[in-house]
Amino acid sequence: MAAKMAASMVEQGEDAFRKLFKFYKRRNPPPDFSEVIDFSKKLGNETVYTAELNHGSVSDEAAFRAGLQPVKEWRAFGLQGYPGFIFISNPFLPGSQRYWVKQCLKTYTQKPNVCNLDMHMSPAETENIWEKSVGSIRKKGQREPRTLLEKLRWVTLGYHYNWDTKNYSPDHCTPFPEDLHSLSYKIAAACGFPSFKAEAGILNYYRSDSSLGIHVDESELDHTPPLVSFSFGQTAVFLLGGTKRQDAPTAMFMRSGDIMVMSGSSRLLYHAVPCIVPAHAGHPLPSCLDQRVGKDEPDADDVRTVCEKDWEVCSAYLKTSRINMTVRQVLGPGQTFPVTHSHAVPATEGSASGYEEETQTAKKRKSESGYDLD
Ligand SMILES: O=C(O)CCC(=O)C(=O)O
Ligand SMILES: [Fe+2]
Repeated sequence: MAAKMAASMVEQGEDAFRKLFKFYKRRNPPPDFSEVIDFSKKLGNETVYTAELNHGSVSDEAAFRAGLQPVKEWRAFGLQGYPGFIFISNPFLPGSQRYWVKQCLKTYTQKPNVCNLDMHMSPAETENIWEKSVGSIRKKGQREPRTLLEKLRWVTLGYHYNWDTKNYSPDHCTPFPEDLHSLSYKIAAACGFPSFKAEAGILNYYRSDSSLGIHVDESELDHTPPLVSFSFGQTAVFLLGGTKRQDAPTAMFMRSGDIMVMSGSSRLLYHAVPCIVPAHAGHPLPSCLDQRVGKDEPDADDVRTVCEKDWEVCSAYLKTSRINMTVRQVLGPGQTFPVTHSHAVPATEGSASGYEEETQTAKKRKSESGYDLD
């Protein structure tokens, strides 16, 4: 019944994206997820096809060092009607997602990276977010005040995205993490982009009631390189739309370990995350996160084990959260930022930015919470 409703809303055409976004965002009663593509299952769906990857571009050893299975083992898919869109269903080795989760919570939250808490707190207050939160997360009682980790909504890396002007600046750039560059580079190479350079990253931290508004990622100066997106923790519904904001989107689950590559004509498509899917009672964490790195792996150091003490905090956090990392190349080969004058009005002011019209207050809130990530 509800699935029929989803279909008929799309047929009406008029702002089909907004309607489906609301449909999946609804909580009571919960939406019918039966039309959502699930790449983790055997697919008999005519809109999904197997994507060919470049097996020779990443050696098995290089994949192993990033905590990935050999490329020939990856389950990668394309979607009919979305050329350049590639969905890789959890290619991580058992246990190795833990490393990336720990990086997002413990390492990438450190200075000089920037986070939403910096918008209204002093640098001293937002230093060591992990250390300031772990005690309370470990012994979480109902009435404890929310920790900084629980208030975290976004972190930016490399060229720091400016949520107000909606652009990047050469004046606000810090070193991009080497390990994440290496991981993203391998994914991009396997998808046919061997010269990908990770220059900017936006990490989004979702609580169980968070959503991410309809938008296009167009602030990067060159749109030829792909956008590489990684998900960890709770499952989300991801909506992939068209080149127009109203175009009806396709809904798919993004589960822990899944990777999405938006390239070619899919690079500039509208997309959104309307909801985090409630976890199954009794199984608060996806089973792939329960796995530890196999003891008989030849070189355990390289697959980056996370100590049990750290994992205890990460797993408590992830029981009600999802983390997404999107990695972007900002400049094309040899490209530089255009020269701007300090008195000039920012180029994006008043332009079609891909985001909804905002009031000043909403804008302020967005700079604190990301792309309408509430
Ligand atoms: O959380 C996601 O899956 C999407 C994130 C996203 O679209 C973005 O950061 O631009
Ligand atoms: Fe995006």
